[in-house]
Amino acid sequence: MRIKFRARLSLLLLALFVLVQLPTFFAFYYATRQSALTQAQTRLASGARVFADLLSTRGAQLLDAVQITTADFGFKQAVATGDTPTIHSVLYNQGHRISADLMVLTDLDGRVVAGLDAGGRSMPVGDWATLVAHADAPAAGTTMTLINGRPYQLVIVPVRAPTRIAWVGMGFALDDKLAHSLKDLAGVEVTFVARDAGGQRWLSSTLPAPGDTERQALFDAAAGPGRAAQPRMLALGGQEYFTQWQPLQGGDGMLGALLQFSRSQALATYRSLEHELLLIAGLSLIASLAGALWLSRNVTRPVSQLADAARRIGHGDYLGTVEVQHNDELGELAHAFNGMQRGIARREQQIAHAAFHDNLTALPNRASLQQALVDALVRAGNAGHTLAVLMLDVDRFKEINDTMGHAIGDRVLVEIGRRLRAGLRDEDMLARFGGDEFVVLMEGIAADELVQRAEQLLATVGEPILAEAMELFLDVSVGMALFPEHGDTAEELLRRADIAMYDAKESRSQLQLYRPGRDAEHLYRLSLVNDLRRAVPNGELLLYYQPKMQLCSRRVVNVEALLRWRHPQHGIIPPDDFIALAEHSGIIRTLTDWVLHEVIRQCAEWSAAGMDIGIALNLSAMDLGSGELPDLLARHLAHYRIDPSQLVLEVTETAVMRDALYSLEVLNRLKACGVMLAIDDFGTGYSSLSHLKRLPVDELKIDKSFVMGMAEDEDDAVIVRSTIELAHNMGLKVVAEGVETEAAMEMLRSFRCDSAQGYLISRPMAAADATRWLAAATEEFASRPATGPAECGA
Ligand SMILES: Nc1nc2c(ncn2[C@@H]2O[C@@H]3COP(=O)(O)O[C@H]4[C@@H](O)[C@H](n5cnc6c(=O)[nH]c(N)nc65)O[C@@H]4COP(=O)(O)O[C@H]3[C@H]2O)c(=O)[nH]1
Repeated sequence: MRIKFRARLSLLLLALFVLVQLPTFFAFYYATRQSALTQAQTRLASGARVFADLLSTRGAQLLDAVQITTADFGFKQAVATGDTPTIHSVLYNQGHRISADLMVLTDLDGRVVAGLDAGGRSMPVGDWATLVAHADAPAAGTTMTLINGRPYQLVIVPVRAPTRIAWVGMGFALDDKLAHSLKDLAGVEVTFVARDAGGQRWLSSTLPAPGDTERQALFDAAAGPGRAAQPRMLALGGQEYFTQWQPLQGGDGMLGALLQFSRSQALATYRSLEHELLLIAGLSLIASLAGALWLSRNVTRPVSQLADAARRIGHGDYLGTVEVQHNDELGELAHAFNGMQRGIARREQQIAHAAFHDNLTALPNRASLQQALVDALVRAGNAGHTLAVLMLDVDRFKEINDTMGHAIGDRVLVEIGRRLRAGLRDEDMLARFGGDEFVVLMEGIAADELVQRAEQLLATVGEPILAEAMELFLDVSVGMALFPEHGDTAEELLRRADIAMYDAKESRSQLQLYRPGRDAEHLYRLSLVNDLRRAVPNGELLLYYQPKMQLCSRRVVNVEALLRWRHPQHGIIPPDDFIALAEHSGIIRTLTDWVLHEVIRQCAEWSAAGMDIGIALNLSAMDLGSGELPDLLARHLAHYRIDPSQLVLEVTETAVMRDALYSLEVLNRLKACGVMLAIDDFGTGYSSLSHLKRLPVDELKIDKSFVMGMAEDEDDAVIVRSTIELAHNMGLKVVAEGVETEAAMEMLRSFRCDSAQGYLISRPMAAADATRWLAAATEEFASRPATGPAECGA
């Protein structure tokens, strides 16, 4: 491809050069040729003039000689007396003086008396009557005529004594000799051509011995059409001649001269010029070819270098540089190319680093770890040593993020990463797997040493972390899987370490080695998510109701609605097993809509049955992130026409804190519908009572973890008591959940808690059971001696 481009460029340059040079060359060539030919024609024309002058001179010579002869007294007497020897002598002497070829004496009627040739010998000259008659004409002078079929230039003058007694004529033959002398003077070929009245032809020429073909061509040229016109080209014996016809006589016969100038002779002077021109053109062509090659090489070499460099960069080699010594655009391009190469190398390094490292902690990331695990498995397989994968997840990290903000969350993650790294051996690998998950790879470690090291890591991370002047105590759950016992692929080991980590969280053991057979449980959870999507349309959800007792009056005027899922295969599933899944998969909004509608419908049903029962329902953090909930609530309330204050919406403090501002806005809009708001699971999150001051809540539910242990644990009792007091001070009602014993109930009463909820009063019941239970409880309450409003109001 590269060669092709260079060849194309060379050819193009060459073609351009030839295109420019060729017309110049041809114009010059044509002009010189034309000039040569014009010169040839000029020569021909001047030759014709010289030819005419020469004939005229010779005519004058003849006239002079004839006049001398006719004036000679002796001659006249000899003519008058018929003295033939004297006549012959005088004619010969005068003719010989001017080298005449013919001397003739005739009587007055043109009968020949004496006819001599150049040697003075008598010769037959035919009948001169016509010639003499013409000579008698007033303008008579030189005449051209054929005598015995041969052309002559003649002068005929009368002999007077004193009257005419005879005619004397002298002539020059138009022969080879004359032709050659004319050629010498005029510089053109001369051919005399003649044909008498009888059709006999004669030809005399300076051309080198013309053959029959050439002779015929010459006769044709003399006799052919347009012979008197401009010179024309005649091919003779492989040569070309400019040919011009010069007529010498009109009349019946034909006599004239063909004047010719050889074309090759005309061009001969230019031949060397032509050769020089061709030489120059040839040299220019070679020079331009060399120039084109040099130029195209000069242009394509840097381009080729750049193409090579591009290929090299394409293969990931960024080491070389493009060396183009040009101070022009190509040099600039090479410079830019080198810059681009450095930029690509730098960015590739950054991308490679970013692709395999976590931005926040700068630890290797998931991709990096997976690759390292694959490599480590090969090493472990070959060396026959063990390999441990530890999956670490920070417990309730989401709450830190939600309540304290992402900046603090990030700092906590960085600190955890730093501590973990510090607690590991150099050869161990630590990666951030995503979110609050970290993974550790340990090669060649025994199971007991592994546990010991994992516990050390837990202890390191468990040290308090200072954030915003608060000490955060973090727990980490660790799941561990070993090669080869728990798997021999990276994917399997990671999945099993993850399963173990979930088990650790659930069992709150913090540390858990993978237990064979746990995969099924994991898969079960995943399949639940799929099934959950169909739970609402399939009518698989139902609500259980758990009574809340007003402690002062011992009456049950409220229940809490608790969701249950009747799974077609697995039976009743408690909310703890699917609410988190619903939240993670985004199905929770559908569930909440269903619960809200069902609770309001149930409330309206009880109300219609004369049972004035308030119902509490649970909202998730994600519900507070939706601005549609207040509108939905308002629509249902309007539709079922229940008293909004009969409805209590329970939200956890963690849910409120996730996006405090937006949650507050949604809570205010919910509150504006007239419903009651309660904070659920109070005491388990990071917020404090002071945070609650800003919320439009009416009630606070103390988490059952404090209430259940209250009778035995002094600390829990203190927490419950102080929470109740502080909540009352803030004008909030307090509900304690998880009341399982009379002792607890008594304590709560003594703490002046407002309401209690727990198994002691009743377990959550299906709607029908709850209706019956509530009816019975109302009856029982009616039969008891009334407790005064003062007791409840105090
Ligand atoms: N050990 C013990 N437990 C008691 C006692 N009294 C009540 N409980 C249990 O404590 C939970 C109280 O509900 P929660 O704190 O709102 O905690 C609820 C609530 O956070 C969530 N949940 C239940 N229904 C819904 C719902 O419709 N929507 C949402 N978002 N969450 C729900 O599921 C959690 C668990 O609900 P449940 O399994 O029904 O468990 C209920 C109830 O059965 C007792 O004396 N001892």
